[in-house]
Amino acid sequence: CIFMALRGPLSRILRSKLGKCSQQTRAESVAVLGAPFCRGQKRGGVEQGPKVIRDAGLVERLSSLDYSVHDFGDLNFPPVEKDEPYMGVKFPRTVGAANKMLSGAVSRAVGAGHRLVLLGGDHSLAIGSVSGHARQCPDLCLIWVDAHADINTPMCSPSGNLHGQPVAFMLKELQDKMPSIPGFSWMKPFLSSRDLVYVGLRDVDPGEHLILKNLGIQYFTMRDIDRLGIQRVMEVALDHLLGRYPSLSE
Ligand SMILES: NC(=[NH2+])NCCC[C@H](N)C(=O)O
Repeated sequence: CIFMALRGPLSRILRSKLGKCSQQTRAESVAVLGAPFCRGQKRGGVEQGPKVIRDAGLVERLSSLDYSVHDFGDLNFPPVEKDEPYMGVKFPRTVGAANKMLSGAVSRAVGAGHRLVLLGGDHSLAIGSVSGHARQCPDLCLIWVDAHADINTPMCSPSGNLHGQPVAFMLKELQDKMPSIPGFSWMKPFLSSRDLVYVGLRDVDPGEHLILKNLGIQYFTMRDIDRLGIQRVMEVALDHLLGRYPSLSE
């Protein structure tokens, strides 16, 4: 998902789309937040992401691009005892509690005026990172750049892994398909299907495909990118999202 200010050709596209409102596309202040977490899927390793990415020089690189960088360190997720699967969903309480904490931390950082760079961690963390933004930005829209749609509901998930389900928790239109999962009572859906565009899909499950079609969600596959080019894809994606608000799309 893209939360950072867009740079280069993409930022030019965005600027031309936004016209007068574009003065703010450059983030002044970037918050870096680590979420060392892997329980959204079955393998260990991704919890080392924040350390590895920092060691590779992220903060220095961002600073050299003239951002003022505030590193908020890593969240510390307390272990959850006895976290049995629920309706096939694995580690529900652990993932729910981590995302609740993350959502609060993201909301505070965004509310303090920072542009957030979240270092994961597996993709179940999108529940907390996107919901934290939504708490501060009621008109939030989401460009999900990924091979996976990650929109399985617990009922149609082939794996039970929550990293394949975060978008299903966000969408208002899927609310009646979502059972109450332990650990997620804090989470209310906040996004409409028209607020979402996928870019780069390559590996979509049958249940996910049905959801994309039924809800009319805008998406671009890797083949679309090969065919149209990423510039055109981003233009259409942004047109779609900005078209939600006619006053901005002129
Ligand atoms: N963020 C990811 N790596 N997602 C992979 C999801 C794989 C598969 N669609 C599932 O639901 O389990």
